[in-house]
Amino acid sequence: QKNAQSKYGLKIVDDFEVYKADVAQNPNFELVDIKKAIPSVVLDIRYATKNNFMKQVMYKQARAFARKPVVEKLKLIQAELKKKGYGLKIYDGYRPYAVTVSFYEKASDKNFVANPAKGSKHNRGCAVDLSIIDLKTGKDVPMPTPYDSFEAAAAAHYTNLPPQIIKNRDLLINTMQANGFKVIYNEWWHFDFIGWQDYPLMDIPFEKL
Ligand SMILES: C[C@@H](N)C(=O)N[C@H](C)C(=O)O
Ligand SMILES: [Zn+2]
Repeated sequence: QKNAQSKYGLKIVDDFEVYKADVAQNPNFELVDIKKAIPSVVLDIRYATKNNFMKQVMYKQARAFARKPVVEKLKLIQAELKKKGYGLKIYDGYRPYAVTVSFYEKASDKNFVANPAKGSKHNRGCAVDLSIIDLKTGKDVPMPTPYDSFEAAAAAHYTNLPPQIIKNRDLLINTMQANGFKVIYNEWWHFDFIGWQDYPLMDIPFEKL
């Protein structure tokens, strides 16, 4: 099989046929289009615009994908949030490995981007960057910082914040963590799917999926 090896020595699936064969063997490997599976989610794919920390377009398509079991969990989360008048806004899901390499090379603060020597859980289709909106107004629920802000206040358990902001952030974190995800230390918006180790790193662009 034609798997590439990154310059960091990692095994990366970058051949669409290899990916298809993996999915045929294990349907959980499928990278599912989140908006197609859960039409009520709102997408704000900043990496398909210049409105991101790289200040350049990183994705040719404004789409978000994740492995099948990840999307099944997101569906449950969306239903749970709906009962409280909220819905998910998704900034990013699966991220091709080459994008992680570019992030790492350009990022001013490497604490906010995955090291390509290990790869990102996004490259495995097992991480999501997201927030919540108020379903009545359609507006963002206020959070400690904007998405991808490299500030101390972006930390998942940062405390020097107004009580309502902490309540909003903790609603997101608690809902995600009760449904199979784990927030990362530096970023209130980034959640790793528990079980990510079972999924390979990938470098297939959205256009091929
Ligand atoms: C770049 C940011 N949105 C992000 O996803 N950071 C984590 C650490 C990652 O790159 O996996
Ligand atoms: Zn992330």
